[in-house]
Amino acid sequence: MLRVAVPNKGSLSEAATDILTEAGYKQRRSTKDLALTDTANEVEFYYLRPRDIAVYVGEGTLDVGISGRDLVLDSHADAEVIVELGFGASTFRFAGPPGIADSVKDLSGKRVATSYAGVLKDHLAENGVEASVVRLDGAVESAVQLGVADVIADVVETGTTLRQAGLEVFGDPILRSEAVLIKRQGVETPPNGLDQLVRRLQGVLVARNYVMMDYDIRVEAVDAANEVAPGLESPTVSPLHREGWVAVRVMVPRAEAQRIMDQLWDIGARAILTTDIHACRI
Ligand SMILES: Nc1ncnc2c1ncn2[C@@H]1O[C@H](COP(=O)(O)OP(=O)(O)OP(=O)(O)O)[C@@H](O)[C@H]1O
Ligand SMILES: O=P(O)(O)OC[C@H]1O[C@H](OP(=O)(O)OP(=O)(O)O)[C@H](O)[C@@H]1O
Ligand SMILES: [Mg+2]
Repeated sequence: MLRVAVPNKGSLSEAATDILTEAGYKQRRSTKDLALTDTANEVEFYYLRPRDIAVYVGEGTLDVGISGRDLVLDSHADAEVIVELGFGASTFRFAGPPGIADSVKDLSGKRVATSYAGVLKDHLAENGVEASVVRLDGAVESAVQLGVADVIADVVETGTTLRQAGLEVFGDPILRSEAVLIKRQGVETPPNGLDQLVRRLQGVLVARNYVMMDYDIRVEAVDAANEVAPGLESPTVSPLHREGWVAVRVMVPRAEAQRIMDQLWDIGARAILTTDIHACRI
């Protein structure tokens, strides 16, 4: 059976369970459940802290897992990304009292508090900066006010927590993160069921990110329309009863659907419809 690690708590937990449910896998009923076997799909799910998931997968105890790119890098685990899952996006940034620093280069000799000591130490080393790293479990924003650090390096999503602590970001983002499916580095033969899991997750991502667009257009305008909406591979063009007209069916990115409908209209397309995709295999 394929053994899959899923975040049990925190920012990634609900969205990870949602994407697996959408992909047709059984998920736990209670947040207290530690494991669940989906016998129909021959998958065992283990609910673990996402920071630990990188370690379990890196050591080969579990086949694959969902974690954050930042947590995987922080753990220095032997794990590699197979699928970017498009949720749990965040940036990892420096912040401090206004004016304290403009970039990482200004941090020599300073104390930097973080929950991501691995990522921070790597970044300081890459920039040749010697600073002391204060490792905290959470509520890192309070470290400056409470006097244990001069600046912090932490996950920023909306920036609300930083503002409340009177801190401002400075320097370039250290890292951009999102939820990822990981496997152990260098495993040649994929475990049974992994191909299916990956295809299903990719199917959910396409269904989330694309819509199906149908429209009618005069034959001579099809090439121009295909430039506007080329689809993933090639649009389907079917004859219409009305002489000189065809029906076109094509997938377009959900975020661009309205702009594409306007452009298709301008080149003569009519009866333009978009519909959601529920599931797919590309
Ligand atoms: N607002 C956010 N706060 C924290 N982590 C976030 C946020 N948005 C996305 N993430 C991502 O979620 C992962 C951290 O999840 P994790 O469960 O370890 O911490 P958490 O959500 O802060 O939960 P807790 O504080 O209860 O431990 C990282 O990959 C991080 O980039
Ligand atoms: O930019 P924002 O939208 O404010 O989100 C970022 C904050 O959220 C997380 O904290 P969390 O609530 O997980 O508490 P913690 O610091 O104890 O982990 C993270 O560590 C930041 O502090
Ligand atoms: Mg947290």
